[in-house]
Amino acid sequence: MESPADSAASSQRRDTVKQKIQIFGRIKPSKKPSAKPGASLEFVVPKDLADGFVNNKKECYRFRFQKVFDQTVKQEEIFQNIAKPVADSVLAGYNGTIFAYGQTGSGKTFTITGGAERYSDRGIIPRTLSYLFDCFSQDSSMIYTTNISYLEIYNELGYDLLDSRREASRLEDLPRVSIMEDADQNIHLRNLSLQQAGNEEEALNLLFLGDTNRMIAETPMNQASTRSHCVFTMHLCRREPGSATVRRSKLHLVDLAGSDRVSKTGLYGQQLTEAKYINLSLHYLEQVIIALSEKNRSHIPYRNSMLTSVLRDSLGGNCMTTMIATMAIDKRNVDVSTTSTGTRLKQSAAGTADENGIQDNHHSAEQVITLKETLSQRDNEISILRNKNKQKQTNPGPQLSMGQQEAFETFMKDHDDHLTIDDNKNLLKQRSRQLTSHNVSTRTPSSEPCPHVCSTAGVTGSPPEAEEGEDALEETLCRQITQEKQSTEIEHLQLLLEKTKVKIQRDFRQWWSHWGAPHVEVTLLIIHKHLIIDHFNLQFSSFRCTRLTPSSIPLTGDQQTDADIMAFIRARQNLLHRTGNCTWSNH
Ligand SMILES: Nc1ncnc2c1ncn2[C@@H]1O[C@H](COP(=O)(O)OP(=O)(O)OP(=O)(O)O)[C@@H](O)[C@H]1O
Repeated sequence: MESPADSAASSQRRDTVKQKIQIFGRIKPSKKPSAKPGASLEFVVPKDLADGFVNNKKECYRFRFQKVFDQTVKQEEIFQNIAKPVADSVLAGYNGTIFAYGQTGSGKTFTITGGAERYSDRGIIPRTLSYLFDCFSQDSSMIYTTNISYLEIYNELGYDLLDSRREASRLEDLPRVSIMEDADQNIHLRNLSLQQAGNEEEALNLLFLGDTNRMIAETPMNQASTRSHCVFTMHLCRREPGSATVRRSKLHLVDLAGSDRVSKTGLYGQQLTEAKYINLSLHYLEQVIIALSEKNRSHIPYRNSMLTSVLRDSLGGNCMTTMIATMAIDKRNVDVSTTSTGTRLKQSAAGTADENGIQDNHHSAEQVITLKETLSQRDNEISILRNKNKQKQTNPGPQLSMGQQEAFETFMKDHDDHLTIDDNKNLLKQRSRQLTSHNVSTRTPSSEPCPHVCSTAGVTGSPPEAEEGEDALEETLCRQITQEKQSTEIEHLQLLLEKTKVKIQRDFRQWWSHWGAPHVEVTLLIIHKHLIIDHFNLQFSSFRCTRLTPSSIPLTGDQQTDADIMAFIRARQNLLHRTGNCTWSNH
């Protein structure tokens, strides 16, 4: 007999299978007046005189979308309209994919991951995680397990962004992911780690770990890692208590590389190679979606690119596939190709599909897996991990020369007081306390601040006396929540500093080869999102770094205003940290 959960799932399933590919447009805010929201978008691209006297270029382009979100749209609205329906279908047991497609700088990362300035700028990934974990906690009839993987594809090579066992300072340091196909044509991604997330916080930590790796392991030519596709995947398993049957579904959230046209960008060398790989893989993605929409099409060209191979079981068919075409509308940036790709996909999905949506790709339906199969999969995973370990032992990673290693170790040892993680942790704890008191005291309704809240030791202070009543209890709860959030922040910062250390090592080596000379005084700034988070004056009197002049560290100094510090913490709370940069400079 069908349980209520199953009947809800199957009714959702009936709705889901009728789904066609959804194509939405999103316009990035600009100084120009906002376009009106609707289902179509019209571009007028004036003929450029520089193109010559005879110019037959089209001037007016009109494109149709499911819906176009104008410049004023909020992230929450994007989540509700675009991501929530896909998340619901994943809960019902279907695979789903959301990808952001658009020119460099048009807002793909902002849409998928979010912006770093405000908490409300959280993008689709953090909001979807929050929504799904809420749903799990409300459904006591099922046991849910969530695993997360985060893959970066650069020039057709895959890299695992969630490997925390080694410190990556270059893309090549990350484990290389390769595709394997079994006899049943199922795709397996070798070396891509699946990390279990027991709750929203753990899942966000994984997102943060991946984003940090993404930023630190820069692509050879780019600072901002914008030239690769990033696929964040949630693998859901659900099972009734006591049952051996596990139901699996996946949600891919994909931040595609910028769709800039090679001819327009005037690139050469490595950048040209990157651009060609990007354009080719986007072209293959489009081809797969169009092929899926054609009735009686026997061959779908998944194998042409790594991206389509990875998304193979989550595109079209019973899967819910949604594309967001992001657009920056100013003359310089008008990207007719983004909109025309969107329209082409929409037409092919809508025009030729039958009422069941585009052709079933035979991988999309809910997968039911027995415990036995799960165990054999685990065996495979274990043997892959064993191989990985073996490889790791035989490949200890890049080495410093003996002199450089010695200099670096002395430097780290001498300055441990300032550079150790624990120290920074204490530093941050101290700041957190101050901030907590600042935060909570500014929102205390009564003019008399609560002694527990405003005390600098308040974060870990004792509970309020009974007579302080409900207000005090509420304040204590607020404080506890803030404290929990801040401990997460501290862990994030620890991770960031760990990564930064590796970067320091690399930069130190480079710097030393250029500037290493007797009696040099240098300043080391550790900069994170344009904020100086650490700051040292170092003096070298020989090859070794023999003297350190500790300087004021802005976070503990009183030069910074509360607003600065708040901005600093808020930037972290967003969980979208970009890498810490180290700057070495001569005095
Ligand atoms: N809707 C928006 N509202 C506010 N700021 C935005 C919006 N979209 C993008 N931005 C800002 O524009 C800048 C570029 O956006 P983003 O990095 O998301 O572009 P992108 O398309 O991912 O670029 P790339 O291809 O280089 O990765 C960022 O500073 C981002 O915060």
